[in-house]
Amino acid sequence: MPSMTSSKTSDNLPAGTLTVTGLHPSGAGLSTFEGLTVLVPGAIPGDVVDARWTPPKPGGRFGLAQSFTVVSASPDADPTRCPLADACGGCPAGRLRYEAELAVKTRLLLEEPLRAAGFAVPVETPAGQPEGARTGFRNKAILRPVRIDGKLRFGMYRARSHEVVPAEDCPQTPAWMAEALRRTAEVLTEVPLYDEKTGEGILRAVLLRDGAVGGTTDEEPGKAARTRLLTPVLKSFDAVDLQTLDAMLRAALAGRDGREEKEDLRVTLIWRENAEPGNAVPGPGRSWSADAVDAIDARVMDDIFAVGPDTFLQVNAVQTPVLYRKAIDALELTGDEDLLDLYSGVGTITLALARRTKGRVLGIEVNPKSVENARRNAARAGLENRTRFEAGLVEDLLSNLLAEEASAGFRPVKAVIDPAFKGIEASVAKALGDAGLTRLVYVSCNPQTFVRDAKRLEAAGLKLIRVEAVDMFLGALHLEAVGTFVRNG
Ligand SMILES: C[S@@+](CC[C@H](N)C(=O)[O-])C[C@H]1O[C@@H](n2cnc3c(N)ncnc32)[C@H](O)[C@@H]1O
Repeated sequence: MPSMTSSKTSDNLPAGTLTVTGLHPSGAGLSTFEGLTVLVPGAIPGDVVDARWTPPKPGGRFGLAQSFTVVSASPDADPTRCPLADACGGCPAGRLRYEAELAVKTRLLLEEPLRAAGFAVPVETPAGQPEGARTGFRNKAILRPVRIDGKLRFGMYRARSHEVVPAEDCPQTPAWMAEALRRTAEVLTEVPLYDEKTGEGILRAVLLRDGAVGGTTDEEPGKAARTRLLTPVLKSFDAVDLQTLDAMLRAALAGRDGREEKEDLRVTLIWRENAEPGNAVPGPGRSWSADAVDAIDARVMDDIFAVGPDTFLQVNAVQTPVLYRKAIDALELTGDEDLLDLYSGVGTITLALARRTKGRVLGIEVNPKSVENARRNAARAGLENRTRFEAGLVEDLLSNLLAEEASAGFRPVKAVIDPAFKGIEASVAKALGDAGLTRLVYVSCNPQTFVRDAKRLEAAGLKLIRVEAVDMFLGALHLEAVGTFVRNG
């Protein structure tokens, strides 16, 4: 249904009734008004809204709704999904029924870009995260401080803004995180909040991790497993009495700070100093922990991984094994191949592969701390003799390492690659084509770079035969793709 009415508002902005028919990759609802595409952030397909919008900027294509009221809500809306959905910008698709969200994401993020690039591979709508496991599944949360009525709270950015809206009770994170944030707010209440614009202030963010979501970690005899991490990020350690704050926060997290009996949340505290501009969390800088720990334990499938505030780890603990199993199944292992795991992080996929082959697995990862942890993890799993982890850029190391390892009899025939958002360099696609692989599985978090890289891999002799999707980010316009490539001919 097209637009129905047209007028100008008192602020002279065009206004009218819009029917939202799709989603833009930014997460905004898409509608058309007299031939003009108008983005309506916060609206979902099927909504009919009264909106006022700013016209396209010179050279731009889209009008942008500045405000809207819902005339009739989408039949695909699920108002029960998240109590924070209207305010918090974390989940632009979080107002949709989950099944509708999956269908929209599959079409928008994978089917259409692949078809537009000339790939004829079918993409199935993923089964999605099982009902009953759609809350408390995220193992990581990053929240920013905000003062509301004089009280310190923690939250997320409102959609398309840097205004922080309280979100301690995000349904996607485990309940202890909300309680830990409340106790942290009480202890840090006097610490001045950092202002991104001026660079003034001290408290920048809090990062939380839970290595036990989706599984349990073994406890070493006589020593409780550390699975919960809280990292307050400060602009400067010297601007506060860090030892005193640390002692107070530990006591609060352990439930030992008042007359009232409280649960011991068993949280490991690692502080981070980050004086850089920008809003990266935890961002660069030194860490400090009173008992000199730098990581917690996280279980992923059969192994335990040391992860710190900076280490990459898939955040959806329920879907990560689903994703990894799809990638492993797509390799069609015979059980004795040498393998590559590129962009290997702390070695989660590497160790899963090493458990399924008698051959050796080579992992390459740029973050030296992750590589150090990967080696630690392999040793803990007894797999250090069949894995090798090298720190550096894949584009710098791959060809030389393959040549070096070939002289030691290492002949990888299959590879998993799981690059970051920016995908792989053209030189890596070429090197993979030249490496004599029979099969390559590309795990991608960014459909745009996946499509670009798929073309490069095809030019290098590896043909895309299948794309599967796994939903790792409920409510977000994001799908993880698992692409299988085989040697042409
Ligand atoms: C999406 S993560 C995947 C990590 C791991 N496979 C997992 O599932 O946890 C991508 C990883 O690639 C690393 N990385 C990014 N660019 C890289 C590059 N050019 N060379 C090597 N590693 C890189 C990042 O540090 C990150 O650990």
